Amino acid sequence: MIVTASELFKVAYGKFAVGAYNINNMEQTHGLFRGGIQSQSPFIIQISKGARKYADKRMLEAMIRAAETIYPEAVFVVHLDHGDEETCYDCIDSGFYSSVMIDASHEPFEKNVEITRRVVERAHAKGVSVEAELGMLGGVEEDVKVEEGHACLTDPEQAKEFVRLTGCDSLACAIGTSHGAYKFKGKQSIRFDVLEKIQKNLPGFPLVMHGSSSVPKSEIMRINAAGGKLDPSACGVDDNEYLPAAKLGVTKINIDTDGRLVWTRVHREYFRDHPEEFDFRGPGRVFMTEYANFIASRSEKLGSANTLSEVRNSILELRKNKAA
Ligand SMILES: O=C(CO)COP(=O)(O)O
Ligand SMILES: O=C[C@H](O)COP(=O)(O)O
Ligand SMILES: [Zn+2]
Ligand SMILES: [Zn+2]
Repeated sequence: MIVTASELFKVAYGKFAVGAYNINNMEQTHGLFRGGIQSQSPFIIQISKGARKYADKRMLEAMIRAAETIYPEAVFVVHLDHGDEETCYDCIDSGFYSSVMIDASHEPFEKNVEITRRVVERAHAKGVSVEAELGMLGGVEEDVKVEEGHACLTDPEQAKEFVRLTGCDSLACAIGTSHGAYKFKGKQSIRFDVLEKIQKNLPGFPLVMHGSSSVPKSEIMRINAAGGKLDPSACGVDDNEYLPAAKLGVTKINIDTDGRLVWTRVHREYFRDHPEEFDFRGPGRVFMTEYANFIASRSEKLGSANTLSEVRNSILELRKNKAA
């Protein structure tokens, strides 16, 4: 069942967060759906501009529609990750996406408001949810690289004003995390002090945390032991901080890098251990199982495990009340 982010966040708010995972191919799609069901958790499928180009947007849509019939129990959002205005309109008009992110956070405040406002109008006319962004994460994001020192945390006062002016449904905040495998130096972690202030200014309003991969040391070590050359200083978010963030209003937690690490580890180890092999279905099968297990482990950390029937029933109830 495809649901909007707003529907899902109404059920999740303050209790748990929902994992948002980027998909680019068939193996990730199977793994994600299996992991969601295995852990009895809803999930958010994220499609980036890069993924739409890599796989072709029509291939991604067909694959997800197929997965919907293969795994009828799944409850999920189809979401555009880091969209520009044009891509948002393409997704809204497709009738397939139930949520889009307009990321105009690299623009000055007024321009960000203006662009987001336009997207919200077009999206809401079609019942599509809108995530917007204020503040700038460090690291690489789509084709934009934010240099160290240029990242800026979300201003809690501006956040309130931004939501009021734009009418967006959720807000991606920069609270210390960054995209990719090299997030923190030393002991730094999520800026809970900033998050608390944002929640105080926007009580009940769904917040989104990008750059939330945990980058397990064990994955980095296994990849390197199997021929990889990842910087051993790679470091991510402490996954024990997901649930405390959820209690402070974070309803969506974006995880992409960790899935790439699972893929890389599985394939490197597989070909190291089976040097005679050239059938890609061997590692593909292992990856689907490992990715499903990984997703299930995230559901546990996010607090979304075993919420599936409650989420489905609550959303069906919401829809019934809305129609009445
Ligand atoms: O925020 C993300 C996608 O929008 C992904 O973040 P990671 O790089 O931490 O997985
Ligand atoms: O924030 C970016 C996501 O990790 C998606 O990455 P991508 O643009 O390489 O598909
Ligand atoms: Zn951004
Ligand atoms: Zn992101």
